[in-house]
Amino acid sequence: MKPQSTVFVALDYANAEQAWPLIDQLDPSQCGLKVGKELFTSAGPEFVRELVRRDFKVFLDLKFHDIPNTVAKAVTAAAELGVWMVNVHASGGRRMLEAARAALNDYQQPPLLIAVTVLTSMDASDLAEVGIQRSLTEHVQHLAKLSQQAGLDGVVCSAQEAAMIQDTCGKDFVLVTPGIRPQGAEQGDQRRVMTPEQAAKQGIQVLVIGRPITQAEDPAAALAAIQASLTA
Ligand SMILES: O=c1ccn([C@@H]2O[C@H](COP(=O)(O)O)[C@@H](O)[C@H]2O)c(=O)[nH]1
Repeated sequence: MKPQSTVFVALDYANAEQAWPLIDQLDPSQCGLKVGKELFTSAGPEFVRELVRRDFKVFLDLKFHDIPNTVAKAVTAAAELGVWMVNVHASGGRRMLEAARAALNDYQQPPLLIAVTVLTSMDASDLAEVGIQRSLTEHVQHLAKLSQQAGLDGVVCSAQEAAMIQDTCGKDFVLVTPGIRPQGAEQGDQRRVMTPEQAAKQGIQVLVIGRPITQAEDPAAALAAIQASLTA
């Protein structure tokens, strides 16, 4: 049985040469690929185009956060690359979110437009330190609602907040959850984590998993084991 959740492998490698050996072992019908700031800065748009040419669903995780005009132009550039999903920071505000949405209006098949709520590396004390007074859960909920009102397709959040956002925004609102850690895996800098099995049971559409796969001795086998655990 194919799980409802799709695993996106976070290709957090220093350069394309380091990323290809894993990519060459992956089947685009079984997983997506996430290209973030490190690899995009090093390998550039041509690397992303090549992944798209190879039929991978690509999540361009550049988390745009800037003035509305600049973000609108950046998501347009992402759409031109043919990526499946692109993201912005919800804390850029309503006008920025609406500008990003409007920029994709003319595309027949626009990428999914997703907003980051609160980074999964942050906990309540981190949020308080940057001056947010409400609780972390309330802040995630507030930013998810704002993103939905602005017409976005979904949000990045922790799997710990999935049920709350599904109640608030409905089950069609796409949830993208990093901070996924198989039982016993190192948490690293992540603070709000959940296992892949628990996350998949909640009907989360996209599970983003990086180091538990990319730093495994056999990354393709680590991915296969995670995939198998989702249908078990
Ligand atoms: O809130 C967020 C938003 C994005 N990320 C990204 O996801 C991966 C997670 O990698 P792991 O190695 O599995 O921790 C990484 O590329 C982050 O930039 C996130 O973790 N949290």
